[in-house]
Amino acid sequence: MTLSSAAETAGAVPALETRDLTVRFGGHVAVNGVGCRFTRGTLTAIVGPNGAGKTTYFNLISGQLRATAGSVLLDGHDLSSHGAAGRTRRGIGRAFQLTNLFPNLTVRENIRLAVQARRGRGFDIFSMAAHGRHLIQRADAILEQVRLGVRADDVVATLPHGDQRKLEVAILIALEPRIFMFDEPTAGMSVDEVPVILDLIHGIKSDPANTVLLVEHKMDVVHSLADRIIVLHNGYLVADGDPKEVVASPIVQEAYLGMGASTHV
Ligand SMILES: Nc1ncnc2c1ncn2[C@@H]1O[C@H](COP(=O)(O)OP(=O)(O)OP(=O)(O)O)[C@@H](O)[C@H]1O
Repeated sequence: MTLSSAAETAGAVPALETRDLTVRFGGHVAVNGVGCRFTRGTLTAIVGPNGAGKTTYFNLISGQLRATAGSVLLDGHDLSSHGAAGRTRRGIGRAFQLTNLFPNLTVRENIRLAVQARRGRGFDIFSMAAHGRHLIQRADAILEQVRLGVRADDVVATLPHGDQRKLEVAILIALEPRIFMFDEPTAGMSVDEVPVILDLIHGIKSDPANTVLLVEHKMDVVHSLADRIIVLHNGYLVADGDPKEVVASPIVQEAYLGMGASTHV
């Protein structure tokens, strides 16, 4: 039994669900009727050959793209009427590849802004000083968590690529989402930087309140983190279940081998 079907059997409302999710670009259906339930406390890896629809599926969930048909539900609530900003406020957090960083500010300033964006609303003038201290402490704790303390005062534009990727994770943590979405989080990182990111994602998924979705080509990364794999191919969800079983399944071998990408598996 897959993790998702176990949750269904128990009748639990999944943290996140897509129902018949579909998007067309002209005559091309990039994501085609994808139904999937994501359970709290689990990490699901989304894999598939190039052009399978993985990033498009992410864009539909996070609201960067509007679906042609189908829906996305967060804790059972339909998000169709909410765009990307509204979904972020409701707890869908996505690590963007360098696009949500302020390059001319320091690492610490970037994290403080994210903490402020999440926690800074609604405080009154009398509690401002204490609240401000609290925000700074929270930002400093995240700095240490992502091991960027030594870079705190560096301007983001001057950071090596790997540290910028860590900062993206820091900003995601600061936004305190319930759904964490990572799209190839170790892309472009050197071999010695990868374990830090994997540790961070592992820490995030260890919190039973969190639900993690990971798009990843590197199967060693997938195997080290995933509780479950779903496979997209030509926009369809073609396999779903335990990582070892899914990778060994004929349909997955065919999907990859058919695209000449056997080395991924
Ligand atoms: N905005 C768009 N307009 C037209 N076609 C698009 C658009 N976005 C994606 N596509 C097409 O949809 C299909 C799925 O693309 P997508 O980027 O989601 O694949 P992917 O699985 O993430 O691939 P990769 O692993 O290479 O990143 C591709 O054929 C792509 O060309």
